Amino acid sequence: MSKYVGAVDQGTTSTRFIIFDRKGNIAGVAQKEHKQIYERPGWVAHDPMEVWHNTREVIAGALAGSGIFGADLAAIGVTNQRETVVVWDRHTGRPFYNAVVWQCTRTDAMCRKLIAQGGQDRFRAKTGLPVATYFSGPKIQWILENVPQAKAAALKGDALFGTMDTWVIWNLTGGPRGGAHVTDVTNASRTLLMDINTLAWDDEILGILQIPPSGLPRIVPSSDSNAWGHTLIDGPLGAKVPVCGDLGDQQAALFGQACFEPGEAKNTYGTGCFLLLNTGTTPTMSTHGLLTTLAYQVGDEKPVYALEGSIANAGSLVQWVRDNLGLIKEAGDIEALAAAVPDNGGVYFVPAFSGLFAPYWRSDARGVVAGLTAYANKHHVARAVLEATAYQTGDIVAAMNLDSGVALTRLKVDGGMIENDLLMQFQSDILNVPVIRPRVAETTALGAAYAAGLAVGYWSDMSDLKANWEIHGAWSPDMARKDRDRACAAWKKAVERTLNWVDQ
Ligand SMILES: Nc1ncnc2c1ncn2[C@@H]1O[C@H](COP(=O)(O)OP(=O)(O)O)[C@@H](O)[C@H]1O
Ligand SMILES: O=P(O)(O)OC[C@H](O)CO
Repeated sequence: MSKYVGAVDQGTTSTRFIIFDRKGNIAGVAQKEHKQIYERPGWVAHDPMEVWHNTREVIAGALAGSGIFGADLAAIGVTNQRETVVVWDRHTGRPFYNAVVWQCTRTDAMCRKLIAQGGQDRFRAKTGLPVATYFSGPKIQWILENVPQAKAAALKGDALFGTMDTWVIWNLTGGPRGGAHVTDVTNASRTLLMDINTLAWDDEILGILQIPPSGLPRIVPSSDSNAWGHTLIDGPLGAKVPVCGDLGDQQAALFGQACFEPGEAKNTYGTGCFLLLNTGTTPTMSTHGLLTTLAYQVGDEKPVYALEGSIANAGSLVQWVRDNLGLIKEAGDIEALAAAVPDNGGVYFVPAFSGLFAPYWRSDARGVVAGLTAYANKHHVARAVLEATAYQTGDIVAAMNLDSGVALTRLKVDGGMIENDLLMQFQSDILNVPVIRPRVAETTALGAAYAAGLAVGYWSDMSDLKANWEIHGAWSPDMARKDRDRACAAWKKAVERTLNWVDQ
């Protein structure tokens, strides 16, 4: 019986490979960052070959560092930054262009045209999503319209399209030598191309965006006992291991946090911030600016849906304070800077660097620091920076309550920013519910490992996974209602100041 399960976590800034045991403990890990390519303001790209080489390296590194052999792994799962797309040559495996990243706004004009023709919610009933630069479909369309070789290959059926899960799985399972061309339902639900009711690509939308279906991957369950392919003996694992788990990273975190019951939610605090609420086996449509998305599908069971609130800038604002203002040396230093004052001194920071995501979806918004007086200092600004993440999360929770009727009783949290006690306490104060941190905080990779391990019987069912989830820390609300109401009202005024900034 194999002793471990492995997961590739292909994120926005880095790629990790983590090896888990049956309890969900980490037995081996390696991580490598890749370049962020900024060709123009608002554009973000990655080099897909660099990402694939890093994937190979971290797999080999985690195995070597832990003394575990590829043959000791029962299965491999993949999780990934969602919406980011690659278009490549099925014969050579060479990408025709850089990966266009989820944060990239290069499709702004295309999206505005789509909105002008049919409204921002023209595809919402089918896809659960508004038209926005965030999603994959227009990014594929952009590559096909702007890279002549990609277009020519697509017309001949020689081009393959995919999100990062698809790119990694195809390469892991052989690439041009018969690699599996698949994506799971959660990743497909972020493309603006899949009908979330039928779980099939939608011909009408493909026609409007002029995307040839021949290049699209097969849509599969997130955990699939029919493995899509195997790693190669001459690959980084040095063994034939089934690849049978695939989830977008935010859905993987929901799975890794064992949010299997309707009404359970998690928030992941990383570069951005993503709050997902399990809403059960029928999609809940949002009328308050949230996304309806696939949460997961296990084998041939009914798919489970989620409502999602996506925040574009959370930890990235802390990085900005570090890199662009030079107020801190490391992200973690922000806590001491902020803790030097008892409150924000009336300062509010809305990081609408490339517009606002949920629940506003305003590409014309830009960042503001509001409420400045001569009294304010760098400590108040640092506090406002941390509070921005908590307030944005508060906006999402309020929208979720209106859309689903669910009043959260607690929030499970994960991601890099949860190291910050001041932020987590403030989050609990603003939401007025306990905020809970699990024992294994690497929930994203864990979720993908769970999906793969379930598929091969390494874990027998979801109750095994639930049993692994344990509380490691908690923050309880400690703010008077009138203070919370006053603070949230000031935040709302600051958000209004960001709107209508860019002339469109
Ligand atoms: N102690 C901290 N306080 C505030 N922000 C932090 C802290 N530690 C890390 N961060 C922020 O968290 C982010 C990294 O978290 P991570 O979950 O690794 O993100 P991602 O998976 O999106 O790359 C960075 O943007 C960083 O600025
Ligand atoms: O790679 P992360 O953790 O920044 O996550 C990115 C999200 O999946 C974007 O939707």
